[in-house]
This record gives sequence, C-alpha cells and structure tokens, in this order.
Amino acid sequence: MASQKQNDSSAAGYQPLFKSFATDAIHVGSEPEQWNSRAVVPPISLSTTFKQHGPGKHAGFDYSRSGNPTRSCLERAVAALDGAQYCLALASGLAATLTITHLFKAGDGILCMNDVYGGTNRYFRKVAAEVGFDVSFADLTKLELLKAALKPNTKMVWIETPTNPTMKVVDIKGCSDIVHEHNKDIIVVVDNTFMSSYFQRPLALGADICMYSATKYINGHSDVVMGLISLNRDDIYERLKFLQNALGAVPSPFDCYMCNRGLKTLHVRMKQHFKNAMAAAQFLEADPRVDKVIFPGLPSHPQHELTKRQCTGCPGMITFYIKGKLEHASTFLSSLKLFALAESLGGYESLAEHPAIMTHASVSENERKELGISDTLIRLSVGLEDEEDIIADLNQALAAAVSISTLYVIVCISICRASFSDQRCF
Ligand SMILES: Cc1ncc(COP(=O)(O)O)c(C=O)c1O
Ligand SMILES: N[C@@H](CC[Se]C[C@H](N)C(=O)O)C(=O)O
Repeated sequence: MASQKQNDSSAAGYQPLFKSFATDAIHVGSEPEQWNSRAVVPPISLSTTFKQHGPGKHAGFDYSRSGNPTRSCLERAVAALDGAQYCLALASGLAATLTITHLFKAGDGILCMNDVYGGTNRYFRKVAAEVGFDVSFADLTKLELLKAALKPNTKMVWIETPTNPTMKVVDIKGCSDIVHEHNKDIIVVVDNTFMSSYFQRPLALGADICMYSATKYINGHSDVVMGLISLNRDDIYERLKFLQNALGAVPSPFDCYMCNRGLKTLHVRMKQHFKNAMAAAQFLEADPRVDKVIFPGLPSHPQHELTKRQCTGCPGMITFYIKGKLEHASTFLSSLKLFALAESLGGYESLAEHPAIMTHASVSENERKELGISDTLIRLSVGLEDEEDIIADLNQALAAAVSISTLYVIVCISICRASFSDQRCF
C-alpha cells in the first residue's frame, strides 16, 4: 500500500501501520489557528445559525444542518485517517447507510454481503426492497459468487468485513477489482465498523466509499450514536453532501465533539483491544467447553492469511460457539460479571451478547441458520480491562454454564451420534 510504511509496532505478519496515524488523529481538524481564541480543543459550536455579511454571503456556515464548525473538525480528522479527501458525519451508522442508498433510485440493483449487521439486513430487505430497490445477497467471501451475482442493473455492492456477527473476512481488493472490471460505475461500499481506520483502509484497497457506525470503535466510549462516510470521488461527494443536508440525518455538535475526542485515542485503544482479544481468543480456543472460536487473528480462522494481507491488526471482536444448547449460552451470558450482557461493541468496556436473540433478531430464522447464527453462538466485544480479569471472567462463566459432568454428557452424546451416523453410512 502506497500510504503505508514499516513501523516497529506493527503486528507480525500484518500490513505495516499507517504512517503518522496518531499524529493525524490528534491534530488534523483541530488546528488552534482556525479559531480567534486559539482554542487547542475545538469548541462545541451550538449555534443553529450564522450571521451573514450580506444575503448569501457567509463565512462558510449558514445553518447547522448544512454545516457546523464542530462537525467539520471531526469530518476533517476522519478523512485524514481513512486516506480520504472527504468525510461526512451522519446521525447514526444506519443514517449513513440510508444516505448512501439515496444515491440510487428504485429499480437499481444492490448486492449485499449475506452476513451483515442485523439492522443493515433489515434496512435492505424491509425498507429498501419495499420501495423498489432490487436487493440481493451473496457470500462475497467467494469471488466466484460475486461474479455470478452482478447484474446489468447493479449499482452498489455492499461489503461488511469482518462481518457481524460471524467474523467472515471479505477480500476488499479482490471484490473491488471484479466489480469495477464488470462496470466501473458500480459503487463499492465497505462497512469498516469492526476494523476502524486504524486496522483497515478500504479506499486504498479499491473501494469507492468507506462507512462506519462511529457508535463503535471510532468513538470508543459507548456514549455517542453516529455514522461516518469517507470517500475520494468528487462527484459522489457532491451528491452525498447534498443528501446529508437534504435528508437531514445529521449528528449534533455535542456528539461531534465527543466523537472527535474519542478519535484522539483510537490508535492506543485498538492496539490494546487486539492484545486483549488475542489472549481471550487463545484461551477460548484451548478450552474444552468451547466448540469453536472465530477470530481473524487466530491461524484457525479461514481467512487469517487474507486478514494479514489487508489489515494492520484485529479489533476486540470474537465470536464463539459454546458446547451444549441455548440454555448453556444463556447461563454463560448471565453469569458474566465483568463483561456486560448488552448490544453494541467497540467501547472501552467488555460486552457480550447473543446475536440470535439480540442484535440479529430481525434476520429471519432460515437465514440465521444458513449463516451459522445459532443458539450457541456468542459474540464478545473485548474491552480494555486487564487481560487476566477478562480471562478469569470468561472462565468462571464457562464453569457456571458447562460443568464437567455436563461436558461429559455432551461428549458422550456426540460420540454416540458420530458412531450412529457411521453405522448408517455403512
Ligand atoms: C457493522 C455495523 N454496521 C452498522 C451498524 C449501524 O450503526 P448504528 O447503530 O450507529 O446506526 C452497526 C450497529 O448498529 C454495525 O454493527
Ligand atoms: N450494531 C450493534 C447494534 C445492536 Se442491534 C440495535 C437494535 N436492537 C436494533 O435492532 O436496531 C451491534 O451490537 O451489533
């Protein structure tokens, strides 16, 4: 990648860290010289309107939905971190998705990765499809399925990587090349919520738009709901800027201030999320009470090599299947003491949830089954607490959920099932 340089603190085998990331996060958009007061921390500009010199003659801002000084500070910082020329802040991740989709019109084709955040699935299936978009889904981890799914009316390909919740990793460059060879006008969007700009820069890999639920790692403190869109193309930016104002789903100046404040420590947080998640994933993978762990940082992850090729590291997201049934998953979740049983992710605090019942309840049962979102699937957002405390909490909750005698019964049943099916085979 042209914008990257080898850095001592890069994780072994991954892409080198992005040059000057921390410096840009801290300084771009926050220059004291832009304010008469020379404030080092950007002020929260609450005014909804701005005095004009003459009709239509203003100093860059006229009305706060159309543009706001505090929002501009955040947008400039995020653009720099994404290696983008432009960034637009929206009221939520879903508001960003909605605003991007308004680039198109009824009858246009939208091809979406089959495993995406439940609300994205819900929006495309139950809102966009209902107003006439031709929405289809495919497993974009398989490039041949992407090729087969592109249609003459396809206008947008929506990638989420790693996917929420089953952590599939999509080859952004591979997909973008195929899509743009098919038709250079198709817009490739990457939902970069899980990786954040610290671990992945989709625009450098060929995507046209990079979007975020900034509610997660970008803000990182679980106290702001926001969406962000970064891009380089002038024509798409002009239209999105128009839509940001015309649709009006903008964040408040206070939230922009908070998010910009969170962004200043993104690099520090992401490093520690990676370290803590790696330790937790290794612990879970070695534990007999766990069936399977899905973490792109583990060599057992099917796209581990791809992750190292396209990312600089991994966030704190781990998905795993606990041994047993729904009752074991439920007991595990309600026995956690340090992890809070709650939706959302990417904050400094550890969270755990049950995707089938919580974040992906809006995905149909059949689809959940196909995607592996089963009753025993648990999603963790590993926070920044001490590593030993995180592991101790997982250990005690596993002990509460799957006792040695239960484990013995589960193992006996699976041995019996295996030998029964062997006999049926012969
Ligand atoms: C990957 C991903 N994309 C988008 C969204 C939507 O973001 P928001 O909740 O900020 O609207 C979420 C979560 O809600 C998410 O996890
Ligand atoms: N992206 C978050 C959001 C949780 Se789902 C929120 C709400 N219940 C809804 O259905 O919109 C995550 O935890 O994945």
